[in-house]
Amino acid sequence: MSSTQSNHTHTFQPSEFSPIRWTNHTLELLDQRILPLASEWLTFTDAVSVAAAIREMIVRGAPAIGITAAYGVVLSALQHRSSLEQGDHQAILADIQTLADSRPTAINLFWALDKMKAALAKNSIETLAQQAIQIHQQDIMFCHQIGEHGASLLPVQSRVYTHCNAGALATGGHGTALGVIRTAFKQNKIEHVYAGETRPWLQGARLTSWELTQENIPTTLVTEGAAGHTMKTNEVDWVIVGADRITADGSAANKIGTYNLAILAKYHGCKVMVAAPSSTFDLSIQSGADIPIEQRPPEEVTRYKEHQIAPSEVVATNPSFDVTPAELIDAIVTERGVILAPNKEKLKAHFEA
Ligand SMILES: CSC[C@@H](O)[C@@H](O)C(=O)COP(=O)(O)O
Repeated sequence: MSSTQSNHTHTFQPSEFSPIRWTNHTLELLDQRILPLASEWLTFTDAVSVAAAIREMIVRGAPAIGITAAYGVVLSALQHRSSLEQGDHQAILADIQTLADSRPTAINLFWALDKMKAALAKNSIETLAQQAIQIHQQDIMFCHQIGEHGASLLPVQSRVYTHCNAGALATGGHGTALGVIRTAFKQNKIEHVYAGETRPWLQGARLTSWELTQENIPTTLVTEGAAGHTMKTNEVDWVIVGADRITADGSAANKIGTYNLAILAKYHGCKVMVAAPSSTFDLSIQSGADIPIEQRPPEEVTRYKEHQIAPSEVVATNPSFDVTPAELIDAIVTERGVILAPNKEKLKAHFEA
């Protein structure tokens, strides 16, 4: 594991790139709305602003949202220190609710908040900060393990297609799907990466292609509609994506468009890998149909930033995620290892082992 921790809980700066920094009891987030054209760190000192940052996509990606919310709880505790020390959690619990209401689909958010709620019992800022740092640090370590397990499935000269951004920017660092690609690239197994642009936020165009080109990984940016053509003409071996929530039956919610890719992959004989840490699994939900799908504002579709691009009177829908059923997934990769041809029994066994 490659992250380091200072000997107190005021500051945690991982030794590798992370979009999240905890500095002198202050949260810093790299503003992902303006990357790659500008690189600006924003500072947060209260939980309500952190919830707004999650909602407004300053930080995004399932594990990164969870880590950020955990630090948000520490900020709340710092703001309500005297109540905390007297065992009064009311104000902090209200902030936890505000953080939980920021986005509905990524289970990592609720997983992290549950951990922070449990840590509240000690009535100590240091315990809460320690817990948030541990969530951050563990995510980086898990991404590296996912990278190793996922890379073991790839043949040499792999041509892979990825969607949205499941990179360092979406996690504590290193990434899940991009963690697999990064690790496989170091092992000389990656010939080429196709990055889908990912409407409407363009995480693929703005973030994934930025991460990959920075490391000189051969990358081609692909429009959403060119995915089938790309698979047909470029011999894509694997579609590799992250996830926001995986249910007990192996269904995976991920960025809208992932389901389309999985169907295209089946037709074209490409394999599909979903890479995610255990914090992305919601084994309390039996079927993908029960995953809450975030509906984002229609203006994100009818406009591009401040520019109107569709008639203002047109009705637009903006589901942010879709669900890929297990039968379209060849492998789910976690920090624990690989689940080939996932189903309910295999998932159960994977987590009970
Ligand atoms: C490792 S991140 C996996 C997913 O969170 C990612 O693919 C994704 O769908 C992110 O969606 P976003 O809306 O940008 O938060």
